[in-house]
Amino acid sequence: MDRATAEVRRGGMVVVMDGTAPLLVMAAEAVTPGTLETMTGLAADDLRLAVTARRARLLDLAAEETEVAVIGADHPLDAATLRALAEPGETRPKNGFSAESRALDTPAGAAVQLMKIARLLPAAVIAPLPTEAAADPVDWALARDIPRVAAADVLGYEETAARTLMMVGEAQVPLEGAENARILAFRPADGGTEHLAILIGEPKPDAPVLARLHSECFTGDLLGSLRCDCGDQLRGAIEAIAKDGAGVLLYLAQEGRGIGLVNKLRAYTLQDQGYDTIDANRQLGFDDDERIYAPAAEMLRKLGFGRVRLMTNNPLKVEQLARHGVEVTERVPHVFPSNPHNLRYLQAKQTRSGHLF
Ligand SMILES: Nc1nc2c(ncn2[C@@H]2O[C@H](COP(=O)(O)OP(=O)(O)OP(=O)(O)O)[C@@H](O)[C@H]2O)c(=O)[nH]1
Ligand SMILES: [Zn+2]
Repeated sequence: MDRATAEVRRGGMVVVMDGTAPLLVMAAEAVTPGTLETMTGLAADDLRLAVTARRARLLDLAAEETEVAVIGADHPLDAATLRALAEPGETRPKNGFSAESRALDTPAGAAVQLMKIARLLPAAVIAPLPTEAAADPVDWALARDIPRVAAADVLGYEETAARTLMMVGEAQVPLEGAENARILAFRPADGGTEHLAILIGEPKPDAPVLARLHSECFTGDLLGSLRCDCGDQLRGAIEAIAKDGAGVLLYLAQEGRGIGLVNKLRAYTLQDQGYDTIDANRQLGFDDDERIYAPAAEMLRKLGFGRVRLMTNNPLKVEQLARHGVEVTERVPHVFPSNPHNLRYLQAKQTRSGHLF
């Protein structure tokens, strides 16, 4: 998985296997005329573009019940066209395009999911392997130094990474407002992205623990961006936990509600054009919220905290923690004053995502 995500991020090809119809896959946002030519030379058929149902609907190319749409054209798809289909802007292509539906658990579905895991736009250029590769696709790909990945491994990646989280390092780090603090780092077995737990005081596992799940926000947490409320929520949570005596803050590597920093910047540009935070995600082809809470639940379990008093305004966090086996005995509101730059964002959270303010 690690090699496959690195390869698509740098514009290279990978083979997504599923035992029947393996696919050659490239990231739509990284294609160049040169890489398209290479892929066309290898592929058994025309190149097509796999996108999420959300993106396909904006392009007027989604059938009912689509999970993943595979877009083809009656002319070769060049780099500029592929990028235009993947990126917001010029929606609704002219004539000559059509789409077929695929289920999520197909190589095309896995190709789109691979892009999300690589924190790229969720659009993948795909093509069938040549007939000569059918007998032994692994050997064929090996001979060309193309990384291979199983569709099932891509689709199960996030859950697997969460299940295999291990504490790999820890240290005492006195924080402003919470001098008795320890940072514990958790790493998945495949060496992927690490999440952190910040233990404040000495929380007792036998009583419900005051807990905050904080999704990483480079702009808000580090730069003090006024577009969101993350900086206030982060520092506010540390102070509130210290004041209460003890608790835990999980700092989760889920920047931009799981779409990554680069896609969040793209979403901000769309918001400057008038979309709200939810519609901006959808324009990019993402769901409203791409986070999963399996890593958070696993970390809490490993720390021995089966019951929490959760500091959040987001009912989804409460529901998802419970679904992953952590009992939320109480929701503790975590609201901070708005400013002129984040007012619309906070209103959208309330009216569209059901945040409780
Ligand atoms: N995609 C996207 N992400 C954003 C935007 N603004 C902030 N974020 C991200 O949203 C996340 C906010 O996370 P949290 O504060 O943990 O969660 P929440 O859903 O707001 O719920 P609370 O627990 O009530 O704060 C961070 O990862 C931010 O980077 C935006 O406009 N678009
Ligand atoms: Zn933020």
